[in-house]
Amino acid sequence: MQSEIGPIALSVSELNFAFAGEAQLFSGLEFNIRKGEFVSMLAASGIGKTTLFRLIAGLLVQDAGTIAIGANSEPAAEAAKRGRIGYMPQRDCLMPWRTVLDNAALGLELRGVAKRDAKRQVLEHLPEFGLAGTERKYPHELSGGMRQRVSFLRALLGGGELLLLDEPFSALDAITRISMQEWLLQVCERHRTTVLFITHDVDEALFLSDRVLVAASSPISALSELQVSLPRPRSHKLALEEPFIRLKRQLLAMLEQGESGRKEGDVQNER
Ligand SMILES: Nc1ncnc2c1ncn2[C@@H]1O[C@H](COP(=O)(O)OP(=O)(O)OP(=O)(O)O)[C@@H](O)[C@H]1O
Repeated sequence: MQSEIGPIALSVSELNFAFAGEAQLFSGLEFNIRKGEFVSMLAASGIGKTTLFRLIAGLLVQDAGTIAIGANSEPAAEAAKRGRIGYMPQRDCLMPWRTVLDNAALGLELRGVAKRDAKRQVLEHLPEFGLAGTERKYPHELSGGMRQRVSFLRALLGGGELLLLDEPFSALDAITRISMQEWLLQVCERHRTTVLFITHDVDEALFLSDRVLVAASSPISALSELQVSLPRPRSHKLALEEPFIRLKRQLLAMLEQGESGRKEGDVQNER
């Protein structure tokens, strides 16, 4: 995927945000993602990762700063309305009363695609997503991995330029998770998707990403960054090899630094 890296897909600049009456979550945050990149974000729980996604997806409004999409720097809230951003929240959020077909078509319908065309597009994609023959099933009839794939298909079809994936595999068992990670990489490479991915799992971040961003302090004002220059296509055997292990050591050191920085910040805040 790194060979596909091109112009800016997402640009966050001078971002400030706090929920009303709560502590600041972002203070002057800056970062960019380039077209075709797979970027993961690792940080402690509760630091504001999901909030950042909700800001990018236009579901919350920042107090200051800009969030812009694509080379034309369209404000993210506008870009989201026009279907340029696909957002897959932590829980799959499938509608229990809608079939697989109707759930997956929703993203396209919200973009104004006629129902019939939306369903045709979904049907074309089902085999690639390991969902052939499930179009008439309801979410409660699917496994956890299948539900995540329907949710991912909805996000992929619903938002062409930037996909925001919030811990999509956290609820899955280890074996399903590994096969979903390999599958996700294949789909993203085929569709040349730009992805911003939240995870708590260091191996997952390294296995999937071109770059890993680490939030080192709260409020988040800067992200430290690790380039993951491992060859593609990748298989899980990579995790046993020296270059992967070296990167893992680096990443763990970055996380530890962030953790001690945060603890110092907490002590200062308490004084
Ligand atoms: N609607 C809200 N109103 C007030 N505070 C909120 C709201 N949503 C989230 N928060 C708070 O904002 C902080 C950041 O939450 P957020 O969900 O973005 O963290 P996170 O880094 O994604 O956590 P996790 O990794 O556990 O999912 C938390 O302290 C949370 O309690």
